[in-house]
Amino acid sequence: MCSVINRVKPIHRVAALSLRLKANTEGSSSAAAQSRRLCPGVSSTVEPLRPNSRSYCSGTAKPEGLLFRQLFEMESCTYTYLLADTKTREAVIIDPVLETIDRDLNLIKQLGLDLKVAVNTHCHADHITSSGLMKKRLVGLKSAISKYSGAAADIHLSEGDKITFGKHHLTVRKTPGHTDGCATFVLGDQSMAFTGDALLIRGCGRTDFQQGSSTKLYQSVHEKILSLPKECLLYPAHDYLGQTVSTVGEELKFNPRLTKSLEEFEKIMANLNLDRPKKMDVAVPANLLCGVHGL
Ligand SMILES: N[C@@H](CCC(=O)N[C@@H](CSS)C(=O)NCC(=O)O)C(=O)O
Ligand SMILES: [Fe+2]
Repeated sequence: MCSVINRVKPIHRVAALSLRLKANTEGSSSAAAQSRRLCPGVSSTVEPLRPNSRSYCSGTAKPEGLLFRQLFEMESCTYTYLLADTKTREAVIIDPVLETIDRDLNLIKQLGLDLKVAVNTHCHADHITSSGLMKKRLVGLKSAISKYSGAAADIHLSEGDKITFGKHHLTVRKTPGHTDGCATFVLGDQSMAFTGDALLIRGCGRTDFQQGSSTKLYQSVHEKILSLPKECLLYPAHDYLGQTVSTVGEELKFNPRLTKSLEEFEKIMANLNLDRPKKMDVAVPANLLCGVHGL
């Protein structure tokens, strides 16, 4: 978990990451196992990966007056993010998961936060959002999702919309490609971005269902995410290897998919051969209804 450092300039965590990758390969006997772990971006035939370690982001800075928590749901390897204004206590939650609703609501209560918006980066295929149920349990809470997602919510977001909490805000950037309704949320000072499944650490979201398009994804990621300042911290919706945060600079150098040409990227994406998410048939219809029948 990130410690409180009231500085705006983020510190790169390349050194910590390379140490973690080294540690991950130790004790792994086969070359295949090593390459699986070192090259998540091009993994395709891999068994579901469970993190056997977590990287640690205590060196990451954040704007003054911002409370930030990165929370993890182990079954779907989903990150939920809680952001709040330390003074007004107004808060936003990004991609909350049904299974961890009690943990999240308990934390919100313990921290004395006033949760205003539960926002999803897209209509998830692998887990059910808790945003609909959260609304039933927190009076006044609003749900939000991109207007291109086709999903029900109180607020349908468009390019450039701002989600405000106290003195902070997140700006909405459309990043279609994994799904048509994918959005990335960029903190006002561009020091952090929440990329959903558009950009994963050293990878990206798959493009083989839910209106997926590798051509669109390549364009979205380059134009809307990798064009942010190099030190901008990137927080994805999932990680299957225990990685917690990246930066634009790191992904521009090391992303094994998105550093390629568009043609090569399209080929990689067409050949991932990933299994369908196990919960997809339940999760998509539920998420189209904000996770519950009726808001
Ligand atoms: N095994 C998991 C699903 C894993 C998966 O498909 N992840 C998605 C993001 S959730 S829609 C993805 O885009 N992965 C890209 C990749 O390269 O892994 C399950 O059964 O739920
Ligand atoms: Fe997804």
